[in-house]
Amino acid sequence: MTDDTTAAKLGLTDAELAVHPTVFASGALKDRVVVVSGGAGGIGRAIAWLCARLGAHVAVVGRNQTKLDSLVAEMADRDLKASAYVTDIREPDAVNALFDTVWAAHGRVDGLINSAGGQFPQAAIDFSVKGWNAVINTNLNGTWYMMQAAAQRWRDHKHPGNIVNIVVVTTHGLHGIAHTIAARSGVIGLSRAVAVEWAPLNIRVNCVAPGVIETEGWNVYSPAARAAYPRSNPMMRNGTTFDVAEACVYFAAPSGKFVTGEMLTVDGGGQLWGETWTTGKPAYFGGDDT
Ligand SMILES: CCC/C=C/C(=O)SCCNC(=O)CCNC(=O)[C@H](O)C(C)(C)COP(=O)([O-])OP(=O)([O-])OC[C@H]1O[C@@H](n2cnc3c(N)ncnc32)[C@H](O)[C@@H]1OP(=O)([O-])[O-]
Ligand SMILES: NC(=O)C1=CN([C@@H]2O[C@H](COP(=O)(O)OP(=O)(O)OC[C@H]3O[C@@H](n4cnc5c(N)ncnc54)[C@H](OP(=O)(O)O)[C@@H]3O)[C@@H](O)[C@H]2O)C=CC1
Repeated sequence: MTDDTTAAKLGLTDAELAVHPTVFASGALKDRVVVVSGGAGGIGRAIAWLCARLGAHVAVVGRNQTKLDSLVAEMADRDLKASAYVTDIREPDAVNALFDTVWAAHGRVDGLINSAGGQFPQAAIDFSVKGWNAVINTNLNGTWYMMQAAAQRWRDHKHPGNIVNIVVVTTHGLHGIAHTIAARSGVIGLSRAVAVEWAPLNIRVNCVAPGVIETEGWNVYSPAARAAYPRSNPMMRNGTTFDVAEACVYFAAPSGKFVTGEMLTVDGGGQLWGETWTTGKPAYFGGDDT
């Protein structure tokens, strides 16, 4: 649990995201409309910047109007196209209204990148029912409502589409957030299942699993836990939000046109070596619980 309530400034800034070098050609997403949930957060913000820089109109989604508006204004200052939509992804009616509104505004939606999500660190044995439900509702149910609402409109409009779900690494070395491992395992299974069911609709569905990526979302973790995160992978460092954004765009752009039901792990090799203890490493495993 966080032992310091002072929020640290973490991750790349808008000024950095606006000019960060990219391997993608400008125009790679020209005239596409991409919905990015959690678009004013750390990873979602990098995704939004990159998609807009590549020519897309980005519909950024979150619960905080001020945060969304400020991002859209930053992008407009650089002649990039974005609009803000306040929606709680846990509310299916609101999610359906969101997609109707974006379709009405633009006449199309081409991609959905689900970056809204999160959890809090706690020993699983102590989870409350409310805490468990908050994490499952956000990360599994909310992601599903977004996926289904997007897909139903692609089916009805006979329009191709693609979905990228940001998950977490569920296979190795991520401790203290078992509720999210459960929720994201659900998203991964769901994505593989509908990748097949929705192939006849020309809809692709893929996942990106980031490792340790410095963002303000990390403020739920203690400074001591965060300080140890570079030991989660053999590169011995944290990744950046741009690393994740480029992985998402690989799937969302024509580069991913023959890829569906896949998972791209962006963790510096953390599945092979390293461990992340969000609640401190227990003495049992050679740590000091910090
Ligand atoms: C590097 C590591 C890998 C991954 C990194 C990332 O993903 S980082 C980036 C990702 N970003 C983030 O992770 C962003 C930060 N995370 C969040 O905003 C939330 O964890 C959320 C995603 C569940 C939001 O759900 P929400 O809007 O519903 O939030 P709410 O605040 O209203 O809480 C609901 C209930 O949950 C319970 N509960 C909550 N906190 C704690 C706790 N510390 N202790 C114990 N329990 C806790 C509690 O029961 C609470 O109800 P109560 O008892 O207060 O009435
Ligand atoms: N950073 C990391 O190291 C890693 C992150 N991830 C995952 O990547 C995703 C993005 O993480 P990151 O950018 O770091 O986290 P942030 O907390 O910075 O961003 C998450 C965003 O999701 C939005 N959000 C949360 N709940 C809802 C909701 N119910 N409805 C709509 N929007 C919501 C938040 O906006 P608002 O509160 O304004 O609604 C916030 O902007 C998350 O799923 C995270 O768990 C996975 C592995 C590692």
